[in-house]
Amino acid sequence: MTPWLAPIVWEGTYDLTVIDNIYKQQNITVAVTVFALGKYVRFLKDFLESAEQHFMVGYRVHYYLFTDRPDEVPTVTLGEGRQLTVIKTATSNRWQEISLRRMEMIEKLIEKELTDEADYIFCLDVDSKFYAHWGAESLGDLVGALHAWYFGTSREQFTYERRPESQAFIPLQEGDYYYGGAVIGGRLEKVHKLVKTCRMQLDVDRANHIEAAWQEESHLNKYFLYNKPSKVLSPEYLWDDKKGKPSYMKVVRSSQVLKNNAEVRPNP
Ligand SMILES: CC(=O)N[C@H]1[C@@H](OP(=O)(O)OP(=O)(O)OC[C@H]2O[C@@H](n3ccc(=O)[nH]c3=O)[C@H](O)[C@@H]2O)O[C@H](CO)[C@H](O)[C@@H]1O
Ligand SMILES: [Mn+2]
Repeated sequence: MTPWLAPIVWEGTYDLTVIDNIYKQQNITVAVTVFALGKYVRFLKDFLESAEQHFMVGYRVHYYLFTDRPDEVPTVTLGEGRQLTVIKTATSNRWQEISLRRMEMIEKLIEKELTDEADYIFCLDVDSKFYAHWGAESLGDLVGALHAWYFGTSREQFTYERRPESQAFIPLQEGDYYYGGAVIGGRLEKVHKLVKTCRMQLDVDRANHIEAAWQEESHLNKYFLYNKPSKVLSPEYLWDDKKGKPSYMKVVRSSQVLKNNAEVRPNP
């Protein structure tokens, strides 16, 4: 549990049969946003194939894939009740810009297309792969995931934005956890409020010619400080293979794939 009594989801802390009984009755649809701009299209095949094996299996899932290279989207056979919509999107010559622009794109997608289409949404990084069950135990009103690298480190070490000039500023003595930007989830309206707020804060920073240390991830951490997630996913959901496998990790559900940043990103 967090100090505000939100569950932290680890293997062994939940009964999947009970949880599935709750959500199956509600006949829910889960939207997934994933961005593959420029060379990041190469991550799509593994992302989609592994998601089909492990992510929300047995539920209706609708992937919304933003890309500037629709011709390079691999054909992946989707399970029953699962579909994929490709949204052609302009790219940018800065990876930081690509990453942070996701907030406004998700904001617009929710407003324009999702209102009557989905109940829950997960916004995920494409350079990740699923290795084990990720199911309805991850659902909640507002869901964040603990970043593999900052799990268990002290708050002063968190890479929050530390300049007061930025809207993402968090002082040294504040902060609960360091959340990863690669996993944002929850009920549609809660995530809409999150992405809209972060987008507005990003706009203010832009007008002030300041970019937070970790772009939208910094703004996400600021948002979660004042709008606590109702459920927190353990690093099982946001692992990094570079970290090996410590004993507290009984299962790796999703992990960041190794990538050569210099080779895949449009800029250093
Ligand atoms: C594990 C984790 O929490 N990762 C976060 C971290 O670095 P990462 O190193 O994970 O960032 P990244 O390079 O994966 O970029 C984030 C995402 O933007 C998309 N993309 C990026 C570049 C590009 O050329 N094409 C493209 O499609 C793609 O969906 C990618 O997954 O910090 C970023 C912001 O600085 C984001 O918050 C990431 O979610
Ligand atoms: Mn990533």
